[in-house]
Amino acid sequence: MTRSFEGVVAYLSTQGNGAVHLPDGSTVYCADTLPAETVRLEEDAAGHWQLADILIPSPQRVPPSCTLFGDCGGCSVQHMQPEAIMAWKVDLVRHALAKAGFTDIPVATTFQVAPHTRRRADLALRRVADGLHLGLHTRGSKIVTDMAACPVLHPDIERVLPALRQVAESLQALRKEGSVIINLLDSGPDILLRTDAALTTTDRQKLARMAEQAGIARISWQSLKADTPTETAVQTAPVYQTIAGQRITPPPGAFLQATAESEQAIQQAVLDCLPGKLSRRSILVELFAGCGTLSFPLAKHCQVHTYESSAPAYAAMKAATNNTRITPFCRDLYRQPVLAKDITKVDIVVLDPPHAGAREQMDQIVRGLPAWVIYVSCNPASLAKDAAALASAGYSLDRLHVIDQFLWSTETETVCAFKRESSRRSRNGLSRSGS
Ligand SMILES: C[S@@+](CC[C@H](N)C(=O)[O-])C[C@H]1O[C@@H](n2cnc3c(N)ncnc32)[C@H](O)[C@@H]1O
Repeated sequence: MTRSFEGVVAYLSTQGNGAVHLPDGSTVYCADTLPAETVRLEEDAAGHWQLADILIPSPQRVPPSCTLFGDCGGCSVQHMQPEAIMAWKVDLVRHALAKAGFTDIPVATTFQVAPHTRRRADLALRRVADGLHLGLHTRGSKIVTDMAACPVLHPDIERVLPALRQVAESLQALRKEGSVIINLLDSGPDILLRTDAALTTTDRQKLARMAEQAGIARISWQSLKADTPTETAVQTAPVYQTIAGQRITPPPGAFLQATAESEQAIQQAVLDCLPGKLSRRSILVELFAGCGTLSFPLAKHCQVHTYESSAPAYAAMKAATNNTRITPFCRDLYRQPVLAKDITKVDIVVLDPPHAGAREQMDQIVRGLPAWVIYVSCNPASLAKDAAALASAGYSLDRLHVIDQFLWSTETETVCAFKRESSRRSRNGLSRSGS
């Protein structure tokens, strides 16, 4: 006979799954449930407990906006009210910071993006028996969930999908699989196509026709094999993006913050974290700078020395730094972190590392002891580790902003200002005005 168990969801895990404690002390994590819901679990033939029914739903439960919710791996919490999602993400950040040793921190601001605003889509392409699948991977699987529409994506990206699907299906370069990044820039959608075989002349002609008809300024191509250069397959018009008044040409597939609105919220949060009394000659070191999303706004307040490992991103920023106070460097900070002896010379370090965090660089930061460390994080788990190093070095947490820029996902963006008052005095005596 099948065993069943009725219980209450205790909390939502970092992966967005509801935790149900069993009488034997073990915990079952159930997707698509919410805290405080009463659920019924059943044990399957393999002895695994599965969600069978939601007996008492949470008042925070809402109907998902997308028919693919549950299959598509892009969204985890579309069944939860947006306000509740924001509160959950703030809790995840607080929990991560508490693990690092920082407690009772008020949140200065929160920001949550709206549906239909995502301006960067990274989609998989897979040939299947009856055609082509274009979309995100199915939850917990390598299968691609085919999608024609997505309530997360900006309509200008959605509009490109039918033409993209049609042309991708006909490409000889797409034998079995590929991927496509669509970046919505000020100049319109910018496409980077990756395939498992090289483009033929006919493929290039088809892409050129599509670019012309769909009003796409540039389509670039790259082999799916790791570390191969990108090539321009077709360019019909200039490609550009404006950051704090500077026009840059991002490289194909460039990193972009998820939406224009969240980019602005992150920029504002970083500026809010700056101490007062900055002079235009003050030097700030910015690590993991990308194409300059933070560098150009920061350079309105002080001199900025930027470090970034991607040569194309570095080149895109460098080409736009005339008449700014930015000095860019191209450097792999995991292999060659900026050393403590150089960090000692500046008062402020801003860093925005990838998902894995910045362990090698943190070792140097906590030896260089700048007065301020402004940390932009997309992953509370790596933030917890890097912030623990700052706590051990005597930093306090001065400011915290939480940004939910990946709607309905488990991702959370955080901007934190850490400050250290003792041992090394700030040469400029920098403090936040009023603090
Ligand atoms: C989260 S993005 C932030 C970019 C930029 N701050 C922005 O807002 O657009 C992280 C950046 O770190 C860069 N990066 C990744 N690994 C790196 C490394 N080992 N050394 C230096 N930069 C790296 C990536 O190329 C990317 O531009």
